[in-house]
Amino acid sequence: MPTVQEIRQASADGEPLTMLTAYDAPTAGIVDAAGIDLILVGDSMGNAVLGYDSTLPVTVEEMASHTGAVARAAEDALVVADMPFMSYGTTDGAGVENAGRLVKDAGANAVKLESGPHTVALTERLVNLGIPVMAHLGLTPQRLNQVGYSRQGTTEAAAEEIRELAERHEAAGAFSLVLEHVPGDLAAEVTAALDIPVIGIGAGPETDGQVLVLTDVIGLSESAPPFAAEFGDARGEIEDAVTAYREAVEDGDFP
Ligand SMILES: Nc1nc(=O)c2c([nH]1)NC[C@@H]1CN(c3ccc(C(=O)N[C@@H](CCC(=O)O)C(=O)O)cc3)CN21
Ligand SMILES: CC(C)C(=O)C(=O)O
Ligand SMILES: [Mg+2]
Repeated sequence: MPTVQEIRQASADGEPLTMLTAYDAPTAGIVDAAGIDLILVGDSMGNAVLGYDSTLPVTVEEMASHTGAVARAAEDALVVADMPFMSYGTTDGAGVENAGRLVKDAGANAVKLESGPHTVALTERLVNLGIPVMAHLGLTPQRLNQVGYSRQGTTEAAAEEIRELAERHEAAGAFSLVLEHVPGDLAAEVTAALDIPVIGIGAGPETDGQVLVLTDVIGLSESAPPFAAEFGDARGEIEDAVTAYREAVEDGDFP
């Protein structure tokens, strides 16, 4: 398992960082063995595998359960767990306690918070306690009811707010920053301005790394964002296997 310092060093050496989500042991094992640098137990689990409409209903208990499965399967990748909606930012005590559950009980190596002015102090507090923090700016899907899933940072004022919050979270000790669904030129500017690695999703090619949701990448998601890409057809593979099984049983060919 690399430390966050080793992740920072790999990025400083010019290696593009790769991050994918995983939510269970078998897929985490595949992602880990394939050489992905960081595994994110994303709260996208809510819509990607738990059948919710959004990430908002996901609980700390659900995150801890699935983070445990991923952490038990990952040997080489750094495991980052998303803090779910309303598990931080309410009071610093709640944020610290819930981050502690994901690291101490579930085995995550780091946590990710959807960042804002309210997470600067919490980021510093967690880092001081020994919990590495990944910041997340641009589209922050836990603010669905305020901004939908639209591209962020498209006005100069909004871009400036993202630049400033990125700097403040780096200063607070975040080891990395996810920048989601923002214009590529803004992502390039933020990447150039920060020392910590910036990992983009729907943020163009000029960040230090890329992240996507696993079910989007393998072709299993029922719907995916416009910036996602399919590198396989898992849905088709599963349909073929399940249909072949059903036919084999019905036809008397299996067992
Ligand atoms: N499977 C999956 N992949 C993801 O990348 C992902 C999740 N789930 N769940 C959490 C968030 C939600 N994400 C999304 C979801 C939809 C759009 C999207 O369709 N955007 C359109 C419409 C914007 C609007 O609602 O106005 C766009 O054109 O930007 C973007 C990001 C990214 N994250
Ligand atoms: C899309 C990534 C960055 C995320 O936060 C998630 O999967 O929950
Ligand atoms: Mg998330």
